[in-house]
Amino acid sequence: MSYNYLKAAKKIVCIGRNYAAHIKELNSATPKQPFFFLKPSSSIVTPFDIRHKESKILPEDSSFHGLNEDGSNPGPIYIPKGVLVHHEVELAIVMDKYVSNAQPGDIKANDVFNYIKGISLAFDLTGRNVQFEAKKKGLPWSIAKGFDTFLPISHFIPKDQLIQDKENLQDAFRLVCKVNGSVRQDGDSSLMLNPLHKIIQVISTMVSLEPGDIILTGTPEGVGEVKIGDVISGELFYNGKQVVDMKFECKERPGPYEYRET
Ligand SMILES: O=C([O-])CC(=O)C(=O)O
Ligand SMILES: [Mg+2]
Repeated sequence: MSYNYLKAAKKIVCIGRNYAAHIKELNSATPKQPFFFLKPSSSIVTPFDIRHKESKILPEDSSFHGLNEDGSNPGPIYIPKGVLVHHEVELAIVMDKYVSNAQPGDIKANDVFNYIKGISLAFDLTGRNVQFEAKKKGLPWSIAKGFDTFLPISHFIPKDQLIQDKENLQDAFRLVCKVNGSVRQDGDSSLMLNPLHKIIQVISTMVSLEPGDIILTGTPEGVGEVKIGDVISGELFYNGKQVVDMKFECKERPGPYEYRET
């Protein structure tokens, strides 16, 4: 189980509103063009895995102290005081190629395999009340999406493990999120409104993609709250076979922050 890939991510680009049923459940509008936002690499947290017991655990003050030498950053999810934290389980793709200004049609669906190093599973944790206020007032989403530990992410799955379906990666994945053992989200990557090849092409027309960059591809329906004391798990299936099963505990974020209206 390797987390080394996380050290190479110069940016983490997240697509919003990429599944119709999720757009509906939040009463959002379907974007006319794909839109995205960024998450800071300091929001990365990795599952606590006994195979990584040599690694340091996130310090109790919850600020980010950098990734371990092996790329991991095992620890709990920290819920900031007064923040309604929603889980959003998402397929993450990891870029292998530099891509800039790709034209529509330059990247075909069956090219995706050639553009990526591999994949992983992530949660795009969201302070929904913080985001709601930002949407209403036209403020950025950076805080809502970027608190420390708001990017729980799995080990890396290199693309040589995806060879069986390399012509059609789009339909090969199923994502599941459970909270305290109950299924909250269960969606197929085939339901994305903007498919993987279009996501790469469109982002590259505005922001150049570099090897190692991570793209989160949007969440299927079923988002909901995670609270202090909850255990959240994310599972990823490739052609029906489980390739990720990760768990995180939720704790209160220590420190002075408490959500207040801007
Ligand atoms: O916060 C949102 O609803 C937008 C988003 O990240 C997603 O659709 O995955
Ligand atoms: Mg999301």
